[in-house]
Amino acid sequence: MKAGARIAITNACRLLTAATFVLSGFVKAVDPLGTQYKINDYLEAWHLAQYVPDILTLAASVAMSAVEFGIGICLLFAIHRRATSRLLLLIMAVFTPLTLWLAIADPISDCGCFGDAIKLSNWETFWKNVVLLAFAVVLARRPADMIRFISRTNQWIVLNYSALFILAVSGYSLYYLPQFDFRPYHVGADIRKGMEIPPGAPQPQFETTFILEKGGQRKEFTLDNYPDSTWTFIDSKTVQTAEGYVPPIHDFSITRRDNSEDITEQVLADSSYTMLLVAPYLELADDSHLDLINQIYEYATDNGYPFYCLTASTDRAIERWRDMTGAEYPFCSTDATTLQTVIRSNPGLVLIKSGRVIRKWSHNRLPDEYQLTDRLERIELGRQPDDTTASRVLSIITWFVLPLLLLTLADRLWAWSKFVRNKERQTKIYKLLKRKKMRKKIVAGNWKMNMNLQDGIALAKELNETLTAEKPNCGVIICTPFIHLASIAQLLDQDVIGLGAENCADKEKGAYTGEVSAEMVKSTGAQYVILGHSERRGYYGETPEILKEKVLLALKNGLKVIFCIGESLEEREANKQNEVVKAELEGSVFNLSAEEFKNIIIAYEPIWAIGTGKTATAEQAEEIHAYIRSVVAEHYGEAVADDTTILYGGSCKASNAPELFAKPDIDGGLIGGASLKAADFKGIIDAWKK
Ligand SMILES: O=C[C@H](O)COP(=O)(O)O
Repeated sequence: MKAGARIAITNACRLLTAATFVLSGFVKAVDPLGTQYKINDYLEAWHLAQYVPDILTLAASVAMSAVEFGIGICLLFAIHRRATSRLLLLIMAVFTPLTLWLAIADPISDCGCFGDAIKLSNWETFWKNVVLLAFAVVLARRPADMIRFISRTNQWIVLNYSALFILAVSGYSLYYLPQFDFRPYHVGADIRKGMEIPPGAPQPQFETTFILEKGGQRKEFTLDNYPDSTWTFIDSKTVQTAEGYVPPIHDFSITRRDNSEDITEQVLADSSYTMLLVAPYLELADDSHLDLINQIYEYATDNGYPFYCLTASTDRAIERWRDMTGAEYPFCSTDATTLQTVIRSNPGLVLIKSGRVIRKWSHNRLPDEYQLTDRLERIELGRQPDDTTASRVLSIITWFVLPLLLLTLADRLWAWSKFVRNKERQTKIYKLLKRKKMRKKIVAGNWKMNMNLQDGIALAKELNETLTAEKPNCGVIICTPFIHLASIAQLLDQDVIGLGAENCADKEKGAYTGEVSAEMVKSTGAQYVILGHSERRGYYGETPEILKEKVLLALKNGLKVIFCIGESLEEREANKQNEVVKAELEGSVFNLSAEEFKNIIIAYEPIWAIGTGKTATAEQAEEIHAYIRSVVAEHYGEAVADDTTILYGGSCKASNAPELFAKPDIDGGLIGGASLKAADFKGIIDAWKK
């Protein structure tokens, strides 16, 4: 299968599963008590109900909705893709066989996976789970194909916000009432209509079988083939062959406890208001608002509104309630499950008029004297509340969907700009590295005033042997005192190791006692000369003008120049390093033509790092190398700048060379102390192999 199709299928599975889990988690969170009742149904089916306390089943209900919602959100945003898909597979692997058992054994009629919002039969639930299991297998096989809607750094915001949201939904529903009421007793519902069986609705079908006997032989008959009177009737069996239409409300009845009168019709037909205090089990009812309940009863009596307490409690429990609360209102019997369906609060108050549910209040939000200021006909409480389902959906969108949507948009924008920035950076680095690849890389040693002739020759020999045996990945130069040059030139393989002097005179020839001219250097067999070293500038007063002359003479005599520049510590501290190096270049080499300049190798050596053990960091060095190259580019153009080798010098060692040389504008090093031992010098040369 093509990658595109595979990714599309994985993401379709992921989004469908996410939608299912978000919906099932949300509808459960909206009605934690309903989910708890369903858990109790399961426990009863398994004969375990008496072992599990209510608080545990309630906690399980809240946890279950949060986990389902969380998995849905994780799938939706592709958060922790591997872990989420594995957890999903585990859940589906457990629940699919469980729902198969439910479908076959049928211990309860509705599994409750979507609360009261969507009712599925047990077989429908099983097939739904088979599909989800198949999706879970797809996701677990290819979790990385799920496209992220949020970057990893911001996933925690989505997770925590979603967790807070879903727990807040559960908390609100428990404390007050479910924000969305999917039951047949919702506000606005006409109870009598809910009880109606529409004309033509299917009736339940029964079949009766008769067992009769004749001459010692027993046989079964139906009404269709009922035999003559010679047969003797023995027994009959009646079985239901088809279910009839069951109205949404089929077990609502109100029977007075005092006289056993069924007042259902009377209550539902009353065109005025009736207040129903609903308390499925008075022994379990919350008793923190008893005074308020009595006040509401007084209000009802004063205004002529019937007030009943509907309960499934025993007479004893009713008596206890009366004693405890001083209740004077009449008590009526109604089925406990029905009462739990009417309102998710024990006790809760329901206001009905002409059989229609006008309002519902949990015991935590009962109306008080400040609200019940007049007859219900004249105050807002007597009308259905204005907040519609649409307005409640809107508030969910405002508080949950919108913030996450904005976060996702901001995150995607940020990720996109980061991607673009990275791409630009990578392109820049790639270009720099490509250019660097084409430049000559050099490691040059500057022996300074070290080594007598014999030691110098020995070192040069050792280096020559080592580097001819194992070819270096860069150009290698050793710059020695004048006295070594001629001898070393003889023994070096100059295809592998170049030879250079550390200085030359600023005069061509003549009566300059003690000086060595560029021509003399060249005549030894050397090809390079170091000029402008900070030690020459500092100790021997070499000015830019003198250096300019030396450079010209060196080039004239066919020598390549390693031209040193670099700032002092004070200049670095004053942030003048760029100014200093630019002035040094302008003062001594920028007078050259572009063609001549090709024979210049620049060595940047911060004076504060020379022989001090203090190296410039790779970043510091790269920054100024890039600047030097830009200055060369300004003067000679990009092409010349790209070809100019710029070395770093100053406490460069085998340990820091790889990091320095990895920078795009650092093309090697000019090495002092570490060039005096073959192994140390080789260690730096080998940095180009890393
Ligand atoms: O020419 C070489 C530089 O002065 C660096 O010397 P160094 O490596 O001993 O710090």
